[in-house]
Amino acid sequence: MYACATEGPFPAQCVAASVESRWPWSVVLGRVDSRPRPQGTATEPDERLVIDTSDSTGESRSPADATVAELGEFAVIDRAVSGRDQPDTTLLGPGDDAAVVRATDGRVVVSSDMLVQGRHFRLDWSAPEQIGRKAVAQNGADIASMGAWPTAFLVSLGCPPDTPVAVLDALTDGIWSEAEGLGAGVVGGDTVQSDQIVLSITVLGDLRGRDAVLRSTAGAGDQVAVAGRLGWSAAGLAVLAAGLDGHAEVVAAHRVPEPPYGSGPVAAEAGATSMTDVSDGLLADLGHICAASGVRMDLDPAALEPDQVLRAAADELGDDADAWVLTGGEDHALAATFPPGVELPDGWRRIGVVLNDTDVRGGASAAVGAGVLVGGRERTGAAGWESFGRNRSR
Ligand SMILES: Nc1ncnc2c1ncn2[C@@H]1O[C@H](COP(=O)(O)OP(=O)(O)OP(=O)(O)O)[C@@H](O)[C@H]1O
Ligand SMILES: Cc1ncc(C[n+]2csc(CCOP(=O)(O)O)c2C)c(N)n1
Ligand SMILES: [Mg+2]
Repeated sequence: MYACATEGPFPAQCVAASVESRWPWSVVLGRVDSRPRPQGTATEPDERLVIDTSDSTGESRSPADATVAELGEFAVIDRAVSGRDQPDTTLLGPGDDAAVVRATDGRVVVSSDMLVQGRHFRLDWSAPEQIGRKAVAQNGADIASMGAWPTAFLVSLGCPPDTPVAVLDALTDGIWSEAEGLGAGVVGGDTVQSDQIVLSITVLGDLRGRDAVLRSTAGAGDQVAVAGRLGWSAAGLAVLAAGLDGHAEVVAAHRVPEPPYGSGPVAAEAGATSMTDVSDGLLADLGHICAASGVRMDLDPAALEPDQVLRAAADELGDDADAWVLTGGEDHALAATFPPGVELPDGWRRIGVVLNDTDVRGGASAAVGAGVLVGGRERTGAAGWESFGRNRSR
């Protein structure tokens, strides 16, 4: 299905063979009618969309072989939303000016995160389907880290006009399949032209009657624990950046993180006192908890030993597996604090303790990662990823 072009904006595995060449044929949009359907649940692909994709020889081509500009905004949107299932919480899905989503407990958890081509993904490193999954996963992890379940996603997409429709189809498939795996709907979004692919996702979540678990409520003496993988995404990124073959597990982890979504609500139920997801790096993200809660933590190096998979990649690259565990972002593991003496729920492992300090200076002005000690010591160097480069580790 995918051809390996080496140049142009859609290289390698991302370009459908049929869109590799220029267009010898014309795509003529006949009648495009994307009126909203009375709906909320499944819709069928729009049969009213008539596309004449025959070339001069009369040979017929699929719309998937066109570019976004050739198909047009509304046909592109129609391809992204038609024929998809919605969960019961979606009362009105895509098609109107806004969606309507059921919020049973009277509150909605809401968050958003974006992926920018070149900055967060490369089309020669990840297939569009993987990028779609990753965008949904990182948003779903933010909801899990509040102790909630994702219910609905809104997908705002910017892309260049020459983006192959096949790329958007695959991106859409990734988005919908990750959302579906969470029992959540894709209920709307926006599609605009931009110089590169930008994917901004907003997620809604349901606390199911529980209080949200905040960053600001860790207490002295609490246990520090994590659920999920640490350092795998950073290792995968390093493997891709070095152009190394092999190490498929970490490369896969970089392309599509697997946040332990269910561990968020489970932690909330077990009485977690604070929680966050690890997007920028363990030290950086625990540092946000320290700053918000006005506490310091001490992590146990023995509990943060890189596993064999990381060691193998680090050995071959001459890289630092400890740094991947401590400062590597994008695994979207969950990190939380639990009261002393509470038995950690399944999936959680203890990695340290909140110190019994008093008078700890926190707040937004604290340096990233400040307050997080490893083996009793402040670690030097970057604590994780920062969007505008300060303290950036890679
Ligand atoms: N431009 C903005 N306007 C309003 N609030 C913002 C803006 N950017 C970020 N925030 C808010 O600031 C807080 C921290 O944002 P940040 O993006 O660091 O967290 P995150 O999404 O959990 O991490 P990451 O983006 O690394 O996954 C969040 O509450 C977020 O909603
Ligand atoms: C091509 C490419 N280069 C570098 C990275 C690494 N990276 C980008 S953003 C981020 C953390 C979260 O950032 P944000 O706060 O912007 O969400 C990390 C670790 C990548 N994924 N792809
Ligand atoms: Mg964010």
